[in-house]
Parts: sequence; C-alpha cells; structure tokens
Amino acid sequence: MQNKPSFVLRNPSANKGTGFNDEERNKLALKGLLPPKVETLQEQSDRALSQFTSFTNNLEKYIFLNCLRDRNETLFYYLLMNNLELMFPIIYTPTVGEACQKFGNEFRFAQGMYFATQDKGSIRSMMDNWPADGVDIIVVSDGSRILGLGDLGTNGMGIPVGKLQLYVAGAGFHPTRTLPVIIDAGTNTKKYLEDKYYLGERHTRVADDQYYPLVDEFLQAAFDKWPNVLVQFEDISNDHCFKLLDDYRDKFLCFNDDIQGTGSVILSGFINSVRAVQKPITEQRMVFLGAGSAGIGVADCIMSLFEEAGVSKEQARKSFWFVDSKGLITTTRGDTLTPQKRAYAREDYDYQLKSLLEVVRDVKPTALIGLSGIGASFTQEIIEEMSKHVEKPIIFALSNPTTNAECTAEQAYQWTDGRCIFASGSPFKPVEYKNHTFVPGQGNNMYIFPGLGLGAHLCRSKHVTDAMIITAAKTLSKFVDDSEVVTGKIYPGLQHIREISTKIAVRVIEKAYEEGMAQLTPRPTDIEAFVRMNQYNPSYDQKFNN
Ligand SMILES: NC(=O)C1=CN([C@@H]2O[C@H](COP(=O)(O)OP(=O)(O)OC[C@H]3O[C@@H](n4cnc5c(N)ncnc54)[C@H](OP(=O)(O)O)[C@@H]3O)[C@@H](O)[C@H]2O)C=CC1
Ligand SMILES: CC(=O)C(=O)O
Ligand SMILES: [Mg+2]
Repeated sequence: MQNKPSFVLRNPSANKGTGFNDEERNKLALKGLLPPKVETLQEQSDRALSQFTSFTNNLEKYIFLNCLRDRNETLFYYLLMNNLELMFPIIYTPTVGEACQKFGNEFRFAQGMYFATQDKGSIRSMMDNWPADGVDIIVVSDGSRILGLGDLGTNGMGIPVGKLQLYVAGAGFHPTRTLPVIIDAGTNTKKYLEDKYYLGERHTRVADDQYYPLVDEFLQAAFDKWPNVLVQFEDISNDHCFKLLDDYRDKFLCFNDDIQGTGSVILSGFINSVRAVQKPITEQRMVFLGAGSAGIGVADCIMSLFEEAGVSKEQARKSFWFVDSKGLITTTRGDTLTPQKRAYAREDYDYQLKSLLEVVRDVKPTALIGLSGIGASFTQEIIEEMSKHVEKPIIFALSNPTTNAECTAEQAYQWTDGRCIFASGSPFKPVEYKNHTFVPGQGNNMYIFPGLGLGAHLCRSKHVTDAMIITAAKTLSKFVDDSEVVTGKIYPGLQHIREISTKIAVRVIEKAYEEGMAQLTPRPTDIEAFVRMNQYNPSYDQKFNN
C-alpha cells in the first residue's frame, strides 16, 4: 500500500483529495479513486465549513478539525486561517481543555511524540522515528498543569498540538516541521490512573532525580538531532518550570510560554490599559490573584515599564501585591516562599490578609489581575469594592479555560457599571450593557508566541532574551490605535494575527541582531521581506524553502 502512488491520499501533507487535477490523477494513478469533479481549495473549504457548522457540540467540532488535519493538512490550514475567530476557540482554549480532559476516551490517532520514563536512555534514537525531514519548532509539556485544569498527564497532548496549529496559522511555521511532545513523567491525578482509557504510563509522577534527567535527555537529543529547533516549554507545573527555564535559557534556543509569553502579552495589554485610563504606570496599584508561572512572568514584564519610567526595582515592587492560596504574600507570613514569590513579598505588612476581598479593601487597587486558575474568584463584592475607589478599573480575568476565568466579561462590565477595561484569557462574546456594546479583549499568549518563535527561529537566534519578549509586547500594543484605546479596546482583533506575528517576528529579528544573538549571516537586507518569504501559506502550489 505504502509503495503505491495512491498512498498520497493517506498522506496529510501531500493529499489534495478532490483537489488533484486530471494531470496529477493520471500521474499518481489516482484515476477512479476520487469522484470525477476536480475542486478548488476554496470549494473544498466551503464544504468543510458547512460540515464544521453542522456540529452543535464543540468537542465534536474539535474532533472534526483534527481528523481533517489528519487527512488534508493544506485544507485544514486554509479553512482555519480563513475562519480564525470561529475556530481558534475550538482548536485552542476553551475547547482544547475539554479535549485534553477526554483525551483517552476520544483518542483516534497519534500526533506528535511521547517520551516516557521507560524510554530513558533511548530518546535520541526514538527521535529518528519521527517521519518528517526536519523540525523547526517543538512545544513540549509534561501535562502537569494543563490550563487551569491541573495535572492531566499525557492527556495534555492537546495543548502542544493546539499551540503548534497556532504557530502555523498565526505565524507561518511549516506544518510538517512542527513537533508536539509530551514528556510522560506520570500523573498524580487518581482519576486518570484509574481510567481504563488513560494512555500514559500508569504511575504517580516521578521524583526530581528522575524528572530532571529525563527532560535533560530530551533536550540534549532534540538539539542534537535538530540544531536549529526552538523549544517552547508549555504548561509545566511551577515546581519545575522556573528551574527548567533558568537551567536552559542560556544554553539552548528555548522559552517558557506561560512565564514569558504570558508576561509579554499582558505587558502589551497593560501598556494599552495605561493609555486607556490615562494614569501613568507609577500611579498603578496592581493586585495579582495567583503567584505562579504566569503571575510572576507578568509582573516581571510589567517591571520593565517602571524601569523605563526611571523607577528603581525596589521602589517598583511596592506597586505589586500578590495573593496566593494562603492570602497576601508577605515576608512576615511565616511560610517559606519560593524565590519568585519572595521577590514580590510585601515587607510593609505586620498583619495578615487572608482573602482577596480583604486585600482589595486594604490596597484599593487600580488593576486586578487573575492568574490563579480559580473560576469565579472575582466576586461581585470584590469588583464593586474595587470600583468604589477607581474611575476605570483594569480587570484581567486571565485564567483558562472559560470555566476557570476569575469572572466573565458580562460580570465585569455590569459590576463596574461599564467602567472597566477588561481582558480574559479565553474569549468572551461582546456584551450589551446600557445601550453600549463592550468588546472584551483576549489577553492570551497566542498573540505573542507565534511571532516571537518565528523571529527567533528564522534568524537562528542563540537564545530568547528578555529584550525580545519586551519588544514583542510593544509591537503588539501598537496594533491598537489611540481612538480604539479610549473605547477600552486593548488588543487587536484575532483576524490580524498573521500581520501581528509578522511584525513581531521582524522586531524580534532586529533585536536579535542588535544583541548579537542572531547567527544567520549575512543579515537579510529587508527583514520583513525575508520573514514573509519564509511563511507557510496553505495552497496546493505551495513551494516551501527554509
Ligand atoms: N491568558 C493567558 O495567556 C494565560 C493564562 N494562564 C492561566 O493562568 C492560570 C494559572 O497558571 P499558572 O500561573 O501557570 O499556574 P500555577 O499553578 O503556576 O499558579 C497558580 C497560582 O494560583 C494560586 N492559587 C491557587 N488557588 C488559589 C486560591 N484559591 N486563591 C488564591 N490563589 C490561588 C496558586 O497559589 P500557591 O502558590 O499558594 O499554590 C499559585 O500561586 C491557569 O488557569 C492558566 O490557564 C496561564 C498562562 C497564560
Ligand atoms: C494560554 C496558556 O498558555 C495557558 O492557559 O496555559
Ligand atoms: Mg500554557
């Protein structure tokens, strides 16, 4: 079967289905294997869209799209790129969360690679099994913190798969050169260990003395096999993700999306919020609910605004209040803080504040940033309390998926009487309130990582630096003009993601040359043209050079 030319119909990267023309059908011995009509990509896409919309259930839509991708990659990306706003919430948050939770039950075919504890010592040779010629980008998770849904073990594979689909549609990585990876170090979620359909190794998570060598072997193998690859760490619990980033960020081309990608996208939203409320960063009092990878990553990025305003780090830290599962993080709380929390722990509290409401009463924040994974934690009482003291409250309910959002868009607009600047991690529909339509922004790292990754990869950057993360944020913020910002719009529409990613990639490449990180020589004379030339666009006559 594999040797027959008609096998092309079973190869998603080569398959055109009814798009094969008569000449191709003759040459590839496809005559009789397809219905007579030769269709254009647009005609195929119209049919696929009508099939997609016929499903009433989002998980079925997710399965439909992934099965389509497995049949005809070009058609899948063509459809996706022409229906971004309709389909991103399916292949990505929120539906991807449900798909991960039900991964074992809904499994149909394998995507990506799995490296489990039993594979220790063999990872490099296993990589030779990957069928594609080369790999430019890997998204790797160990499934330990999937969105706000907790430890899903190998069920987390939906996240690297979805993020890479965004890398292709959003930035233009070539689909055949992307590799989703799960490091299977076990799961501590009893439900999955007892689920007969669970597909991972059936044991609790291994200890650090097994975990770190496993990840190290994976990284060494990946960079040995694909020296120009970029590795994105994704949804890895905070007991490991900070150390992994510290250990490898100056060794390999890699970054952590939840720390740095989220930091960048929320910095961008914050830059525009400051424009919208017309109060400088130095007058902002920010309360964070959640001091994990995302919360700390965001604060570290927002710190750059203080630095630019000439404020010392020590002084700037006084504008941040962090609340975790034990309450306000202070140096006097009596527990041992991680280095990341210690950096933002308040030194000026000789009393303890246990709840977010108490903190909001005490601090009178101008901005409330939710990265806790705890749905509905911004209650009416909390938001109304905040609104008493600030004309235009900045409310970011950033946890994913939608069920884990700290509040909904509708609640935020209603409880602030339409005065807030609102963003969420998963999309909310526009809200009608008092004869006004409010369009909530989606503060999600999907606006950053595709362009950041493309830029860093194309110029063969040695590493991903903080300056690149900040540049990406600023580039994104400029996609919203002053007339939009005054209406409370802080993020551009998703339909512009290609253009945004292209500009981010250009700025990242420029930064990489400025910092001496770019290894591509000679430097392209026209960087934007160089980026555009290397972007994948789904078409049946696509010629790809990289
Ligand atoms: N919009 C976006 O682009 C992104 C959104 N996210 C979302 O942010 C959320 C958090 O992600 P991440 O930071 O990586 O997760 P972490 O597990 O690293 O951090 C979660 C934080 O929330 C705190 N927390 C948990 N429960 C409570 C509670 N009841 N009250 C107060 N604080 C609590 C934890 O406290 P403690 O430290 O005490 O355990 C911890 O500090 C997820 O839902 C994720 O989907 C993440 C990345 C990007
Ligand atoms: C968006 C994302 O990366 C997360 O929720 O983890
Ligand atoms: Mg994530």
